[in-house]
Amino acid sequence: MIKIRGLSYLVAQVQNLSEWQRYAEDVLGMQVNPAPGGGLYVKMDERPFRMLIVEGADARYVASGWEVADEKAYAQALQVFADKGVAVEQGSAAECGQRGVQALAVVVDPSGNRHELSWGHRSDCQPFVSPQGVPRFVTGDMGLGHTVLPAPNFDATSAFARDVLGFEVSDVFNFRPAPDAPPVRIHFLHCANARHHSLALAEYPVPSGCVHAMVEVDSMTEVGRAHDRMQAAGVALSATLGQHLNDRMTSFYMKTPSGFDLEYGYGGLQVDWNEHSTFEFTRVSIWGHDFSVGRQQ
Ligand SMILES: Cc1ccc(O)c(O)c1CC[C@@H]1C(=O)CC[C@]2(C)C(=O)CC[C@@H]12
Ligand SMILES: [Fe+2]
Repeated sequence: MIKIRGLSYLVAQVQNLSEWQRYAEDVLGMQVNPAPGGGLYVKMDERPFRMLIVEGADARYVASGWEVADEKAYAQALQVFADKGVAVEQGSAAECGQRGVQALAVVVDPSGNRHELSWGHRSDCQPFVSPQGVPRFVTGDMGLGHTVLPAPNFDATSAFARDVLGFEVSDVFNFRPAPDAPPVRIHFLHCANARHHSLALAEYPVPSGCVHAMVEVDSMTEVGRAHDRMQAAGVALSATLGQHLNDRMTSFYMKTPSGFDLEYGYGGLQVDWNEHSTFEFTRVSIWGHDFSVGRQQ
């Protein structure tokens, strides 16, 4: 069984890197440095980067980077891929260097999402110093946050996430886009950490390759300050402030330069999985989170 420790990094693409530089520094309050081999490192904790932004022909999400504990866990993961007949592409030396990992295995799920499994992240443990005075993002053992990926081929993709990658279901939501429309499934999945979900799968296609990624700060004040910076920078709001029912996160959603959304939140549940029972929840949020503001644009 593969035991993923957390969402280590994400890779996104944009036509013009300066857009992401401005967005990361001015809106997210993160640090930006040149990445080895090209692109930008977006830094939000003591690691050199948690988002790798590369230049390319179109704006889109490229990959989710998952980490396992060590070389042994990595070898076990390769064995699982081999046993299950999953095609694996080994990351090149250049790719490993750019991501700062010892080894990289790339697999593609049945909905076409690219997952990069690695061990041994490289770090000089330079402290995070936010250009906007954000004291801290909640990362560490819980990874950078969560990512929600399109899964139009839902059953096969969910099976891949659980039976190959080793995720477990936290809870499930049957979303009704309209009162009389058929529900689409959104399943929330956790790995070997306390974050309520590191991955969610949504049963519909998304052109940018990602529904949203989420980062978490450690105070409500910082969510409000980020909301102010979003407005000042003219970044589009995708959903108003609200609090989710399942993980209790208070957050808002906005566009990124790569075409997917970013959820900026505070106060997500940390779960003891020995005490948890999977459930179906029936409302997106306890309060707020008007997603119609995003669809109007
Ligand atoms: C329902 C929910 C619980 C916890 C989360 O962290 C979270 O992001 C969500 C929302 C999931 C979902 C989305 O991201 C795309 C737009 C969706 C489909 C909606 O319009 C409502 C639910 C939203
Ligand atoms: Fe989310």
